[in-house]
Amino acid sequence: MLDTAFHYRGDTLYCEDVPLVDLVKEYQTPLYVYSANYIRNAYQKLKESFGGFPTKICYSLKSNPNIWIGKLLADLGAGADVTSGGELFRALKAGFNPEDIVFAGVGKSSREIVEALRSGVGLFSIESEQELRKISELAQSLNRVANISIRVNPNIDPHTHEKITTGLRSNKFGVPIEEALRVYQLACTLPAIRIVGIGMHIGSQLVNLDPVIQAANTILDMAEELINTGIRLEYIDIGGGFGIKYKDESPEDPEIVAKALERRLRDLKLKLIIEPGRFISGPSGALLTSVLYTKTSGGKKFVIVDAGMNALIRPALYDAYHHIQPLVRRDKTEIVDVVGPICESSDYLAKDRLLPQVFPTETIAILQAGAYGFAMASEYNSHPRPAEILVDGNKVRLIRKRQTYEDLIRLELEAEDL
Ligand SMILES: Cc1ncc(COP(=O)(O)O)c(C=O)c1O
Ligand SMILES: N[C@@H](CCCC[NH3+])C(=O)O
Repeated sequence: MLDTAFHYRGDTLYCEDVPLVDLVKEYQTPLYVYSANYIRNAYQKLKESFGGFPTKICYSLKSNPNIWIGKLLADLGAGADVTSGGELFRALKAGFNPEDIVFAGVGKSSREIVEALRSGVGLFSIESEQELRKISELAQSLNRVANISIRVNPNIDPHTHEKITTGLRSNKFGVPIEEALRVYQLACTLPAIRIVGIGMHIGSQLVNLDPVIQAANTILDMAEELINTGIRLEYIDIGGGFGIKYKDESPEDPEIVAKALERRLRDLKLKLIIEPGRFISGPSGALLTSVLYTKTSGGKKFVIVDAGMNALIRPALYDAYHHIQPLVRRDKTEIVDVVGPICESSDYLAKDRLLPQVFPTETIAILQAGAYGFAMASEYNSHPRPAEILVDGNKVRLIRKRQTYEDLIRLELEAEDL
């Protein structure tokens, strides 16, 4: 069974206490729907799992950057992991404490670095020597001090999809482990830089957490070496990556990471930072999309719906599986491809899938779509982006309006006015 915020009551699919058919009547489709209580519970679960020693949970905004989801987590005391000036802007609007914001990312621009310094972010996660030098220069010119940790690339295979693996030497991320000591020594000599930690993030959707534990231990070895050379460290940031169940995976419980690292963290007097995204937001959300037409071709049956790779790109990009359920349960099934309206053959949501039979005007829910769903949506083929709804018990809140055609061309018209 999927761990999801969406369940049938009788024959009707609900999010918490709200029947999804009611939301479709009021807000139309395509529509993203999220459960506030799923998000709260997932956050609390991590808090309990990592409760044995000081841990900052920095929610990874890239998985779902809606400011109201951010606010929900900021109100619970979470920090944030951001990867751009835009995400930093969102995190501050959502109410995250700047000191609890980690600014990560392999390509921070000077403008973004200045914005982060001015807003007082707690930690810059450094990914290259040149970036370190740039941050030092900019911090000095602003008369600020940048707290930094170096993201070390441990060259450990996290055994996930190759497109979301980040901890191998061949990936663009982090400073290679062989060079990390030298870059730390350099950091000690640079003005306006305060070393406070060491970090890693080896990949996303990790269902087996052994590689995380192995990589964290490698980074802890390095931390020990740094401490022995007189460099003071406060934090180890092990990144995000905790996997969720989409189909038939059995993701390991993040608690095993906490248990595995507890003793060494205590011995080294280090605080932990984790940056979970998908684990918190993924199962909280579904994409609701309505059937426009059905047709057969080449022996296949196609169900054509009003959302495609523009609204949810994961199947097109990673061949990702998302479970699909109709809003009203039906017994009769058939094998179909669920495809969107976009002019690309890779525009699909499910392929050769045994699904309950559906007909035009009926709506289906694409589950586990709360992470990297809306976040990666586009206006391709000039389809306005979907609206977003947050359900909390029986309360419903529109947290992002549906884009309009006017929204699609607004910046083009304004450009002409200049
Ligand atoms: C540096 C960093 N931290 C955290 C995350 C969040 O990852 P996930 O959503 O898999 O927890 C990512 C994305 O993979 C990342 O690049
Ligand atoms: N966007 C990816 C994950 C990449 C995580 C960001 N580093 C996904 O949908 O699974």
